[in-house]
Amino acid sequence: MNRTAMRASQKDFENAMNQVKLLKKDPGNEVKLKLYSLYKQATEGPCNMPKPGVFDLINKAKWDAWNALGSLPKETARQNYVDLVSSLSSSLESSSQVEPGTDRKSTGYETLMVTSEDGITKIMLNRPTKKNALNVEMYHEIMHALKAASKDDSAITVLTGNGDYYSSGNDLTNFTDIPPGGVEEKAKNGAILLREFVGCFIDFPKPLIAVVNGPAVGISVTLLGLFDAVYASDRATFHTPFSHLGQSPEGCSSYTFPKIMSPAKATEMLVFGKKLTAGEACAQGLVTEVFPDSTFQKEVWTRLKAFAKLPPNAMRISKEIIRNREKEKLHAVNAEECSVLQGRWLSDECMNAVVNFLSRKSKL
Ligand SMILES: CCCCCCCCCC/C=C/CC(=O)SCCNC(=O)CCNC(=O)[C@H](O)C(C)(C)COP(=O)(O)OP(=O)(O)OC[C@H]1O[C@@H](n2cnc3c(N)ncnc32)[C@H](O)[C@@H]1OP(=O)(O)O
Repeated sequence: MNRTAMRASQKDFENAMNQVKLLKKDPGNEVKLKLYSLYKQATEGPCNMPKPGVFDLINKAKWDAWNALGSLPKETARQNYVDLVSSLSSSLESSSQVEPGTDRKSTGYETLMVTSEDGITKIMLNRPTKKNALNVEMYHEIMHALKAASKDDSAITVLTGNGDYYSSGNDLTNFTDIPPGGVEEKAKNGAILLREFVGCFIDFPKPLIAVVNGPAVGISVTLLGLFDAVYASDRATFHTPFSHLGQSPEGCSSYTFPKIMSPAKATEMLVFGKKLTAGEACAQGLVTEVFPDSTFQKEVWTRLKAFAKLPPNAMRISKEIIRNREKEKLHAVNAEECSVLQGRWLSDECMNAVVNFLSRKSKL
């Protein structure tokens, strides 16, 4: 259908806005700026904001994009927005048709390396230059990889990191690109994403093992409470600087950590941000076993290959009986943590901490 000859109605416009939220793949900053500027032009007309300062990079880019639309009529902007979303949806749909459903191969991922051999599906976080920080795309890809692994013919699934870090946790630049609906909408969408993401770990049906190759921060630590075994290099450290970031615990850690390590030890980690060595984390029960870094990969993979030869159905059923009676509780905890965190993301404490990190004033 040639849409340029048509006029997009308010309903078309609202549908397009909803479609944008459902896009599975990040369309990239350039497209997002275009969407932002067309949205603003369609709803408010020509740019009416004072020009931001040169150091306010994100708002300056947004202002430039909106201002560049000059006196484009609101109706035309609305139509262009609808057309852009429609082209975006179909191009992203057709790319997912190339590698449909759960058959996605390792090469189909931008942020992961996924391989399956010797009865083991290995999901490797693959943003080593960013210390394997989890950006929005990586959250989606991990969910996709877990869903595929739950149905493939491997016996066990392993999560590990590429490079010197296991993961530095949530990518703090996730906070920077604000949608047309503002920070409230961003926080709401973040909470929906987080809930779905953690839910995939709660529901994962096969033995799930973490191979912690180096330091782990934030959500990459809290999730460990949902794994069936955690093997760590003696180079690894475990750190959840939530209070430093004005945030609160996630990954069901407000429930699993006090059970695993006692309420007081959980408080030291989750409230005071105490960093544990691998040995300490093992003594607290968060880590199953620690290996010298020099022999870590060899020893762990030898052990995992032996585990993967065990009868898969027996392992699945045994996991079920160990974990299932907690599942409902874990989903309720997850929902509550996400809702609390949604509020925290809007707090000055959180915003200031993120700005400090991004402007290179602090590391955690
Ligand atoms: C409302 C929005 C919601 C969005 C959706 C989110 C949904 C889920 C949220 C779940 C919440 C989880 C909470 C957490 O995970 S809290 C933990 C967050 N992580 C951190 O605070 C760590 C920050 N990073 C650091 O402190 C340091 O980088 C480091 C890990 C100690 C490593 O220091 P080092 O000196 O060795 O290395 P660099 O700092 O030079 O790092 C190399 C480059 O990598 C970038 N980097 C590293 N970690 C992150 C990160 N977490 N976020 C963004 N970027 C990161 C770093 O900036 C360097 O980049 P550069 O080379 O471009 O400068």
